[in-house]
Amino acid sequence: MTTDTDGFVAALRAQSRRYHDRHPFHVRMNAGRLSRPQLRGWVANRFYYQAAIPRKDAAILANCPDREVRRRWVRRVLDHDGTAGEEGGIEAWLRLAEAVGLTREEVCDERHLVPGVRFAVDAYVTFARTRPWVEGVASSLTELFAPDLMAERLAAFERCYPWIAPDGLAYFRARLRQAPRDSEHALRVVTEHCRTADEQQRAVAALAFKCDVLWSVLDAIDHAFPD
Ligand SMILES: O=C(O)c1cc(C(=O)O)c2c(n1)C(=O)C(=O)c1cc(C(=O)O)[nH]c1-2
Repeated sequence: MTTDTDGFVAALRAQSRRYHDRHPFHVRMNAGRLSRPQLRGWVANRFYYQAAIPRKDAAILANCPDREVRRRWVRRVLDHDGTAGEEGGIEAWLRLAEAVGLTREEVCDERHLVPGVRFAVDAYVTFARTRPWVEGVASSLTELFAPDLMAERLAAFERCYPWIAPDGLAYFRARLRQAPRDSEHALRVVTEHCRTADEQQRAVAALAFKCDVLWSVLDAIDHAFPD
């Protein structure tokens, strides 16, 4: 039994060492060294992740018996799927796709999707479906690390890839606001529900698993779109 919340939070934050901001593909992206076909390949493949996120969050909702958590968590589904008058993240990602020169059709029909990305993303959805709901929440905590990467990416895109229309970057601007808000809530839920050493270890393992998902996505993209 442990109530060492500070140590637990530190162990979660330490997983930032495995975050995909350090992946060579992201390093080259933010240094302005990706070609147009490589950026298009990344956008088309990441669409599969974006489209899976609300299904992943709906799986967590379905497994969660806590009404308060569900009330807050359902917002994530709507942030991506949109509502009347609010386009949502999936639509914003499709606009990014158009801004880099892809058609909606070629993104939605998955013709550019590489097998490794499909496997990694499907593994994330399956994790949320099959593991205890708190582990699903813990696996979303990569978003603790996302805002720095997102801010760096926005600056890099504006500086290094001026051929991408600024309107196409609206997705990242929205995430700068949503990710800190969402991860703060997820961290509160995880620290409230994971009290024993075993529960805390499983939450850290869930976050490590998610870092591996994101890393595998980039490995597969990197391999499929070489220099
Ligand atoms: O581009 C990125 O680097 C990045 C990373 C992550 C992440 O860290 O999981 C997410 C996103 N983007 C993102 O756009 C997003 O909507 C999102 C949802 C989640 C999640 O696990 O619930 N992660 C992320």
